[in-house]
Amino acid sequence: MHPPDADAVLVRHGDVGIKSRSVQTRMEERLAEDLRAHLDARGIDGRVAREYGRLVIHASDVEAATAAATDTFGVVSASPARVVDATLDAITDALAATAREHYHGGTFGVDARRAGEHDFGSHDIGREGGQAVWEAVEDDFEPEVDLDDPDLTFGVECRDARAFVYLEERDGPGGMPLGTQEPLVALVSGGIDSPVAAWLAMKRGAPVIPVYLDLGPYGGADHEARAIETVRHLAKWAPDRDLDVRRVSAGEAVERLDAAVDNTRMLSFRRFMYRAAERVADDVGAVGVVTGEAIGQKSSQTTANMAAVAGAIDLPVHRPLLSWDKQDVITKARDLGTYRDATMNVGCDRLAPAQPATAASAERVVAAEPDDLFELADAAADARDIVPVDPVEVEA
Ligand SMILES: Nc1ncnc2c1ncn2[C@@H]1O[C@H](COP(=O)(O)OP(=O)(O)OP(=O)(O)O)[C@@H](O)[C@H]1O
Repeated sequence: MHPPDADAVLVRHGDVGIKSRSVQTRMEERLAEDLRAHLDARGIDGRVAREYGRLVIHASDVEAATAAATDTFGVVSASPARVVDATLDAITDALAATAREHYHGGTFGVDARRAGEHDFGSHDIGREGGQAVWEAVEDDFEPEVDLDDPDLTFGVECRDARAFVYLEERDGPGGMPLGTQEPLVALVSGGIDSPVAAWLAMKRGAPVIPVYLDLGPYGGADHEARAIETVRHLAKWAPDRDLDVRRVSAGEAVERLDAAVDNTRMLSFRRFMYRAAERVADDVGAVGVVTGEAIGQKSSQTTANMAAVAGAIDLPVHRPLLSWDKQDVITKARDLGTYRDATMNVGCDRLAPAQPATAASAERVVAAEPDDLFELADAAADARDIVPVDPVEVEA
């Protein structure tokens, strides 16, 4: 829903606003670039400008441009809006026209904000704007004002020489503009958690380079296909980024671990995985590794076992889902479109020993594993190939 003759999208950010002025400017420029990339990827004609202390997209298809904005990291909300001169006459005219088109009875309110030099205040906008709405519809309806919880809210944001009139504030993902952090390698399996973890890292501004470990006979085509499919959904959020999957063959390592290591096998596999990820990270200039691990989710993810594999690599391992409950991860995965039937017994589950250790020590893990585990990981990482990933189509 938008005012007649809407020609812009008012974009609001959140955490960027608490930075110092110079950092904020740099991040807003980044956000503007990201918005342009989303518009381009969807073939939307629009011009992104930093003006009047806000980011504004000037576009004729404001619905499509708003949808692009609310899929952009760093955006807290976006409103398809009509831009008018910052005068009470222009604002009330736009409100009256909007009311004639969109008010169909019920309660209404005018929510006005103002920044800059004007000879009126936000209260004046509220009062005169409310009056204009009332007069525009009173012949056909019995309008009622409710400022606390109206059925229809007329938003006005008056900033310096321009005012934006709108009806909706649509939620974006929040977070920070993508590219305001150094990149991370994301270990993405065919499971539920890792795509959500990767998305959360992206949401905080870190581009990710997806790494998938092909587990050979322990994985299978369906496992890999699922991993690639989830990355296609992530790619939608990062249109100007390389999200091609770096595929590392781990079949040989997995077979050797299966044959040689008993109840600390999964922990040695973790160490192998981290090491391979670190090797890729060093190559692509990433500064950390993201996983979908959460405390207690599996025996390999007890706090004790996380301690046992800590220090396996020099780079930090980021676990955005550390404290999340499974149901919350599933809800988020459904939201992102990355949720798939996870009842399939694939991947690491096939490698797990019957009695996995739940509180191993680092020494015990290292003592039980092949001496050349890290050389194997390095060689596998160096021999990786690339699976090209096309972003999923965005629904119009
Ligand atoms: N085959 C793999 N390729 C890449 N990363 C993997 C792979 N298997 C596991 N991981 C990483 O290790 C984390 C924990 O492993 P776990 O065994 O819990 O994964 P999963 O249950 O198969 O998948 P998910 O955690 O995505 O639901 C994953 O979240 C992922 O980051």
